[in-house]
Amino acid sequence: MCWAIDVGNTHYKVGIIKNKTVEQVYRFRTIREQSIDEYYFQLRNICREHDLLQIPHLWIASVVPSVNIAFEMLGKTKGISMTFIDADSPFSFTIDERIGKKIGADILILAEAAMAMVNQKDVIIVCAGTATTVFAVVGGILIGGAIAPGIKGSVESLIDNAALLSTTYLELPEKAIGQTTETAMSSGILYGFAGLVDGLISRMKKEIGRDDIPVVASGGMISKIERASFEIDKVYPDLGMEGILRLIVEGGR
Ligand SMILES: Nc1ncnc2c1ncn2[C@@H]1O[C@H](COP(=O)(O)OP(=O)(O)O)[C@@H](O)[C@H]1O
Ligand SMILES: CC(C)(COP(=O)(O)O)[C@@H](O)C(=O)NCCC(=O)O
Repeated sequence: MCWAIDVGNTHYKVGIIKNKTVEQVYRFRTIREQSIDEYYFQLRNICREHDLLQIPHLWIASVVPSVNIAFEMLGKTKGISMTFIDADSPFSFTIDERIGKKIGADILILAEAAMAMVNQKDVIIVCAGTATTVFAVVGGILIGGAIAPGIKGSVESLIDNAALLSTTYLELPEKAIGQTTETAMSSGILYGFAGLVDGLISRMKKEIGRDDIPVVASGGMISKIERASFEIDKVYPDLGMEGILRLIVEGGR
């Protein structure tokens, strides 16, 4: 037994890995100033749920350096063993040397899972989380991608800057032409982000020279734009977790 921890900028997810599958995923807010004790008690609560006496080995893919520091301290003070996933981990793809090692661990684990899901060496991966990312693996090489603002952050910024707009429940309207402020906002944001993602994908397909490259997607906000996208082939809600699992089980290349 071990746990997979996917630390994003909004949430960190703890996946319980048992019998080579992700049995359950818990979501916690990523709070940069959260104390080591708070992390400890969150993890201890999961232990209690699963009748475990101690926190098992942790596999951590994080894009939040302050969380890494907290986990490292946790390891030292509480004797918890852990492995941090980074560009040197044994993935089943290689990373284009021009990218170097400065690439988010979240992108790496998504790429690992995405290649396995499509069973191909070519795949485009979309993630709608704090940021909206679109990355490409071609011939088993992670060649790069695009980082755009996230859906939630964009909505918050719009509301903060437009005096008459307020928080709206975002639901995909039937038509792009909204006739109330709420449906117009939902349209602009959801069809707008779907268009952003589709536009990036079609440009990437042209650059790669392969129109039928499979496109998989994930991220906490993906369910909001999935139906509005013409380019996304399949959504896997826990793709990041699957990527960590593959790394643990297969040990990569
Ligand atoms: N089960 C859930 N509980 C709370 N928020 C969720 C859940 N599923 C999706 N979300 C949404 O997902 C967003 C975070 O997406 P996520 O992919 O986890 O981002 P990140 O990896 O950048 O932390 C949140 O803004 C939240 O609105
Ligand atoms: C693009 C991201 C912000 C996406 O983060 P997320 O939406 O998953 O929280 C993250 O992958 C990142 O911080 N990348 C940059 C990595 C670096 O320059 O080291």
